[in-house]
Amino acid sequence: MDRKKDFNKNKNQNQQQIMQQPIGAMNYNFSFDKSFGQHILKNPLVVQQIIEKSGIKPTDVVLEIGPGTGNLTQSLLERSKKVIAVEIDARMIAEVSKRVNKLGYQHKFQLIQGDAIKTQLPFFDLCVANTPYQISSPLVFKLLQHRPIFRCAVLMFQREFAMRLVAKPGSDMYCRLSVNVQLLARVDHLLKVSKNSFKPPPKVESSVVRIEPKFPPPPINFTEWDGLVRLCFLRKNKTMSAIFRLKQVLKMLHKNFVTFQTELKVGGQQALAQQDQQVDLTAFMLDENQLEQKLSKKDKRLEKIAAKGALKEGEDGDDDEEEKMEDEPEDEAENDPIQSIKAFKKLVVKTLEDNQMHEKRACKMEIIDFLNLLKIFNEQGVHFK
Ligand SMILES: C[S@@+](CC[C@H](N)C(=O)[O-])C[C@H]1O[C@@H](n2cnc3c(N)ncnc32)[C@H](O)[C@@H]1O
Repeated sequence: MDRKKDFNKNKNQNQQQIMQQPIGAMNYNFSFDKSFGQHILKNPLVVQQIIEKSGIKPTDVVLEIGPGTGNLTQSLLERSKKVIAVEIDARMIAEVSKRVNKLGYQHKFQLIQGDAIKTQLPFFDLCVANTPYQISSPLVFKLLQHRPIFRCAVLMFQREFAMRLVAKPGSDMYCRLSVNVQLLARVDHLLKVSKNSFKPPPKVESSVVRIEPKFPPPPINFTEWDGLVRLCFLRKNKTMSAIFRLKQVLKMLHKNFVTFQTELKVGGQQALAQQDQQVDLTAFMLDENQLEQKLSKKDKRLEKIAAKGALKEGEDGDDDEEEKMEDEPEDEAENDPIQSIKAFKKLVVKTLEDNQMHEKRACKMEIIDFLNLLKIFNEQGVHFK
């Protein structure tokens, strides 16, 4: 009994000592590695605010990505049932383990050494982290892909990334990332954090956001969704009419259309229905560099169309040049969108016009507009992957 009392007394003293220490004053006999985004949170007020905004319950299992030296970990351990932390750097692993042991919290702390993106994540209720910024995008989609769905994530990101996450239609920051994340989650900006709250200070400002996954997740085929959204954002200020009249776009969609019709004929409907059930956000997870490496030739052609300014700013895209198709159809195929790309173009344009989507622009489209666009095209057999 006395031993237990002594243990608790020591534990409380240790906790108080660590709490009273200004975080930035702690000295470590190693230098922080910028390639791992090691900017530790030295401002205890920011730690406190993150904890408050996280709404941690004593029954919660909390996932922390990149505990570093444990500044956030300590507060997470004080309020939750368990903390599972994923850390890539062995030096940080040693540091945070030492700290947790000193505090006497080792019984509710699990440390996974490795790259959070490559690690299979266990069950968690909440994810709270001052994230390494170089993995922001893949991390968000990895979390959103995780099953069972977690309650909420409170994460620190580079300010610009955070603003893109929460951007609404009409804002300059509204982009493919905003649409893909907001399809799957409610995202709110919580807190601006200055560079000086970190050691060493990063070059950019930071923000904390809350991500609450939608439950149940929308029942759509994410590969199809991603294909459509990529096209719409080739030039986000252009009309759908302009984008879907592009020769290269039409050629690609026509090829998909023909493949789809063939698959239907050979009983592929079942396979396509099954595909709809899958949750595969791999394409969303790629950041811009990885994307460049993974883009198929076809995708690269699309990127080139955008880069070359096939749709230059100010152009409405109804220009005859773009509408002209190289392959003039045979007479008998004129009305058959399988045989004739010209007939296929008519189908695409009619689908847009009949549903009043032709004048919409990605920069101002709500999630519901993208969902509607996908639905009306899919109903006509027009597919994006
Ligand atoms: C911004 S620091 C945050 C440290 C600590 N949480 C804090 O707030 O003081 C990011 C941490 O993530 C770790 N890290 C970087 N890349 C990682 C990855 N791919 N997987 C897991 N941890 C990573 C770094 O080593 C570092 O400890």
